[in-house]
Amino acid sequence: MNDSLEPADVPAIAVEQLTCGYDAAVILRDVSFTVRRGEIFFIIGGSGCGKSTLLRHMIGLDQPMAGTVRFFGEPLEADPVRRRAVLMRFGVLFQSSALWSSLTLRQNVSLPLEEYTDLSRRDREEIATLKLAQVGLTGYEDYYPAEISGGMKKRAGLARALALDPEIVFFDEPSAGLDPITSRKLDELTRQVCHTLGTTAVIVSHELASIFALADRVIMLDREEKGIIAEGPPRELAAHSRDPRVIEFLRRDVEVAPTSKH
Ligand SMILES: Nc1ncnc2c1ncn2[C@@H]1O[C@H](COP(=O)(O)OP(=O)(O)OP(=O)(O)O)[C@@H](O)[C@H]1O
Repeated sequence: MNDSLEPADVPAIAVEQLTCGYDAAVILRDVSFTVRRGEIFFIIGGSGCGKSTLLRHMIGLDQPMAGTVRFFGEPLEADPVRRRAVLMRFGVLFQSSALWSSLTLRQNVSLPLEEYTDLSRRDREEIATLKLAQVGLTGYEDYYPAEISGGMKKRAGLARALALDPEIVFFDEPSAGLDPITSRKLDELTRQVCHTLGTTAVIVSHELASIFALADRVIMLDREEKGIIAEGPPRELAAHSRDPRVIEFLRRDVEVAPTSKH
């Protein structure tokens, strides 16, 4: 209802002085950053630095110890009706794809439509079929997750994340468990879908190939620092950062050519 009133420069996501963790253990302290509309934004960093923790707090699965997460200017912890309206604007793809094994792909993709819309069953199934086509799974609508490959499961998970035409999609380690070729295909599909639909994407990953292929900008987290140690386009960081932790991470096993070399 308010969509048309949102100024274009309100970021898709604003994380403001977020402190989060588990019980008394602080994992991230006083973290702030914004994600612009339409960008592909990566949260990167070594194992255990808090990438998944940050993602879980961003999507409201866990409550922060302090700070606020805003979507299009609207804080997530608003009243239930407003919260639902905000949640409808994003889709999530978890590491495991989280498909229901007892449901066909079409039924899996229909689920968010059943939960969040009043569409008839026929319309839901039609949309699900379209979403599956968008990720190259035409012909597999009536298959069960156990009958398809890991890469296809990820694509089905992507179709489900896109079911409600979300403005933001969140991915937690999308290429986990995939071979490099399948992983590259998933990257290409993600980029194509996000750019075509103008979707903002927030992706947790430590896969260098995906980071360099997809990310407009990244934030890099550090376990000891309990926060962000670098922010920017990954090639720029790889080429110009003076922080040994950033250099070590981003130049791990690839030679990164600077984007502009004279
Ligand atoms: N549910 C939990 N309860 C307590 N501690 C947790 C929980 N989940 C994660 N942690 C701790 O929080 C820290 C950050 O974990 P997190 O999974 O967010 O890191 P990550 O950067 O996503 O790591 P990885 O790349 O290995 O998946 C770790 O020390 C982890 O042990």
